[in-house]
Amino acid sequence: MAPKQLPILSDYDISPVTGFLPVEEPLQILPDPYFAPWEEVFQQFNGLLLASRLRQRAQELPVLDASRLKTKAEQRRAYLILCMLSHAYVWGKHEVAADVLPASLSVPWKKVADMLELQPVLTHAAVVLWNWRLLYKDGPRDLSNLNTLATLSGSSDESWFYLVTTAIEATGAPVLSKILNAIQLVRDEDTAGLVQELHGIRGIIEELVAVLRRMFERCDPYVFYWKVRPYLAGWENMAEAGLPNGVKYEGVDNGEYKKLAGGSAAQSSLIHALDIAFGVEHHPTGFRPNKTGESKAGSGNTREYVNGTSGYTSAINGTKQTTSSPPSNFIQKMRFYMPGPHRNFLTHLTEVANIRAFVINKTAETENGNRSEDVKNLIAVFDECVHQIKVFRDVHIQMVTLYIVMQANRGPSISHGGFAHQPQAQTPQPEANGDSHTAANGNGIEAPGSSTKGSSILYPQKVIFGAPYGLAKKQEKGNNVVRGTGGTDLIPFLRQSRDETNESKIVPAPAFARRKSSVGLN
Ligand code: HEM
Repeated sequence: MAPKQLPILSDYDISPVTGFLPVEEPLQILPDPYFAPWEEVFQQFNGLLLASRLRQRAQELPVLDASRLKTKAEQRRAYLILCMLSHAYVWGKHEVAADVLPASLSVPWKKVADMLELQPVLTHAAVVLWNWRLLYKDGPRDLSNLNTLATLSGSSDESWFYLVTTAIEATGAPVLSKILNAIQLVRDEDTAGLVQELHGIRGIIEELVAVLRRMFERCDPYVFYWKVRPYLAGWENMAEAGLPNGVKYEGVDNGEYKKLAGGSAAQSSLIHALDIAFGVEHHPTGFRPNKTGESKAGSGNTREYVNGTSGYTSAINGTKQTTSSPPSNFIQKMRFYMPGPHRNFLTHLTEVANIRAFVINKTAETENGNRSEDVKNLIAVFDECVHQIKVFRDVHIQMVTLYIVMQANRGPSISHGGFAHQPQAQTPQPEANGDSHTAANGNGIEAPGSSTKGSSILYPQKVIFGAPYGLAKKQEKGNNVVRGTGGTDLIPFLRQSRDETNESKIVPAPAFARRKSSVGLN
């Protein structure tokens, strides 16, 4: 049977030059005057939010018909506006979280999200892919020439946070064609050509790491944690922040409550594409393929667990559990929050990815000492590519430690941290959630203003919740659970993701890792 055709980037709304970013700059205003009411509120929504007047103003908006948005560019602009207005509406400024979104926001938001095959919640696509402009039209798409269209906090730190990520998308764009070339070279059995292509890919991933490190330059961790991140939150697992049922979208799906995760660069299709290309597999936190079920060299992407009925073990709450099938993983779940065409591209890429399997086969064939220089070079450069993805994740863990964990431990410099406490009557119980895991090192993260370990460190509004002015909600004694988005335990989740990357090397020798790694974590 002929192998499946390789994906054509343009079929999936992807450019060989700009990658997942649109080729044209995102619109700065909707051209149809019909949408002027949205643009007017959007123009001053930071001020309205600060004055606690955004909710009233949003309720007064007419319910506009999103089907009048003609082009993709218009739909993306509308989606950005509605994401920002809706998240500002729900989380408020020193206001109790609102669990009902008025029809003026919810109806068009759902409609435009459907048009883009996205969810009606703030996503990486909204704030990173479609939220930038060039300072000089003929200049590069890098940090010397980018600005944002909007921020939730009105701060330059938030702009920088988005722009570093936009610049990563731009820097990584050429890698997509190179991955497809590499897959074709495998099909052609052209080892020397593949080695060359992989060298190019390695160089691009190194550049991604360099851009990622620039986050520290102009995004202040305090501002990020206390002023920006709370607004990026969605309404899944948000009981402790006052949204036990999620958010009710008035006039949508019979007004049912929806629980949706918030924005995260874990929704970046670029990083998913790299994982797929190099056969990096992720498992739910605490779940690892067990020894007897070690991967077989199949496609290099779909590992089989030979011990089918007892293939996965986990250590949830310290108790070993065995399941027969891989439970869904947070990273995989994030595809639900990508634009449809990008998500479909990743599915297609998974079906054709063959690089890792090829390298594994070449390694096995030449195990008896007859390894050619080409094969030696192939193994080395493949592992260098994977190593750079691992270094990316090392730096990212460092970043999360500074921007989230350390800020949560220090607490806000004003006791309420910008959040109102929920009225006692609304006090919900933490959601029973099979996803929550015990912190691997046993260290619950100290909640700000509290002597009680265990509150969520991801979203300050959860930490502040339930007690007036800075006293964190008490948790059960001895409960060391630290939950993040999707119920995952933050640092163990990220470390596992990094370790799974390292394990995808053909020769995951620690000596190699130590020699190459430039960040000393763990
Ligand atoms: C201040 C900077 C950043 C912080 C505080 C941060 C925080 C986080 C957090 C808390 C998670 C866990 C999942 C979630 O709750 O969303 C996560 C996951 C992730 N983030 Fe970031 N992030 C930052 C910057 C970036 C950037 C610039 C990228 C580049 C694309 C990125 C890519 C990812 C990816 C791919 C994941 C999924 C986990 C993995 O693949 O290892 N992050 N990030």
